Amino acid sequence: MSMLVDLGKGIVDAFGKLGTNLILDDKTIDAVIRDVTMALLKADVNASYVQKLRDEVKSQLDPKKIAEGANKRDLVRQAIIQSLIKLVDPGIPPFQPKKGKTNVVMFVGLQGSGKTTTVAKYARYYQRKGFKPALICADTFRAGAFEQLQQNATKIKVPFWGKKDETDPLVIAETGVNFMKQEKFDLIIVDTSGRHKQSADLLNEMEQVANTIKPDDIVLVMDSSIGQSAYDQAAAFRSKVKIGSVIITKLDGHAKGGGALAAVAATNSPITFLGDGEGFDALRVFNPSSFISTLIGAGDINALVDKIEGLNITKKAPDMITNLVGDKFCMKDMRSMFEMFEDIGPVSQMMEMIPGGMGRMYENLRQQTGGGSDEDVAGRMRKFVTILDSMTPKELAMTKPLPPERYPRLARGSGQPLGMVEYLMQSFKLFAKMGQQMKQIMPSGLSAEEMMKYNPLQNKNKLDPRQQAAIAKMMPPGTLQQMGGMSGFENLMRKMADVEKQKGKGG
Ligand SMILES: Nc1nc2c(ncn2[C@@H]2O[C@H](COP(=O)(O)OP(=O)(O)OP(=O)(O)O)[C@@H](O)[C@H]2O)c(=O)[nH]1
Repeated sequence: MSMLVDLGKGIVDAFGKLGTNLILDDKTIDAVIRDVTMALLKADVNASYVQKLRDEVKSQLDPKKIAEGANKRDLVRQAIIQSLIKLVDPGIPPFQPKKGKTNVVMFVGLQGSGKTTTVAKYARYYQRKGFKPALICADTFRAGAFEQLQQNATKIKVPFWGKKDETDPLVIAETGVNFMKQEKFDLIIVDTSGRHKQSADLLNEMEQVANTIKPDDIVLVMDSSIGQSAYDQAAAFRSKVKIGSVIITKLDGHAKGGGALAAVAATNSPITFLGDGEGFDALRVFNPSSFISTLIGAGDINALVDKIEGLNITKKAPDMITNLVGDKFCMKDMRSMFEMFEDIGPVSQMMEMIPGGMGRMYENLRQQTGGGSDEDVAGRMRKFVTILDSMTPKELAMTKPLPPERYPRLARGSGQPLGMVEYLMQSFKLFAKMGQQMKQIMPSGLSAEEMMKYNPLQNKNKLDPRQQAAIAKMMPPGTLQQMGGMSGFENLMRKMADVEKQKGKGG
């Protein structure tokens, strides 16, 4: 879903504006809604639709409706996410072919939308589910359409009907459907002509075919790259026949894609599948809420990768990472680490960027180092830095916690309670331990720069057992389980690797 990454990122950036202040004022909320709106418009989502979304979010955030003490920040996020889901979900259950019954499904769409390819994908999908599909080529307009469908049908081993010399699509559709019914095929799929533009001819022909074969479902196939005009095109099809489902194709391309999503609004029919490749298996079941969460998740990962790159850690603290992994982590490195945390920004914002279980891992880490609100965590880090600043150069170079007899002096020198000094030493041990586990995950001999960029799943698909063991040790108890086990963790790493690869390509 490469093309929608920008949209996801735009939304995540907008969420970032929600900030962490205790008070969330209307001006901030307006700015966030405006940014989400801009991101949608940039992705070619129809303007009237964006306006609707905006009104809806605002009405959900009506102060009269908000319970006292509710977390407004969460409410804003939730309201926006719910409205995005609504954008792609008309709330109508899609047609599902039923086994043991004859199901006739007619495919319509513009020429080049990917209709013929999608017909084959669809047949294969249901063939795998135990249906007996058959294909009918009622496209009498495009030269070569017959051969193309025939080739596809042969490849996926699905019976095929068509007549090369017959010019009347009504005749083909009718005889074809009747023949396949007699032969007891339970999923009869009819491919109809696509035309260059929305022509009255095409639409009339389509209407006649539909009236003749009376399909159980009419599927509109739309190319994701058609942008703003998607809405009008879908509406034109809808004005002639009852579109029951929409399939959006070529989501693997570089188009903005948001326009095609608005087809839902124009036809008031659910999107059932997404096509994301030329192969016959490149068809994915569409689910509105998981689509939106993936969209935002992809944006999150992108933002996270950006953020880490922007930190410039290897320039600011060239030895910190190499020392951490190389048994040489010292007090001074710990100070650099706190500075890095400060650059990263509030803990909760960082957590929101890390999808799913990874956010929980960060939360656990926060609990381990004392927990509390963003302000608590930031305040504690500032105190740690004050203590570190009262150390002598010799102490700063130490790679072990300082001996307890020095604690009172550090407490006095920094104006912090003794407990805080003890706490700092505990945290130091935790960091040093983490470094040892990181060492198990990475190959040896990497430069700091390479370590920062290192993703164990950049060039392979699975972690090796040693890496798995190290990650299991590094995670607080229970966390890995929450992330969906090792495979959940691998999944996240793979997504990050994808984002990095794409960035490498410059797009
Ligand atoms: N990358 C990518 N290409 C696709 C996808 N779906 C279809 N295509 C390609 O798009 C091109 C056009 O697809 P067709 O299936 O021939 O288009 P059509 O809409 O049936 O065209 P007509 O029969 O003229 O109406 C072909 O090269 C397909 O391989 C997809 O999801 N991703």
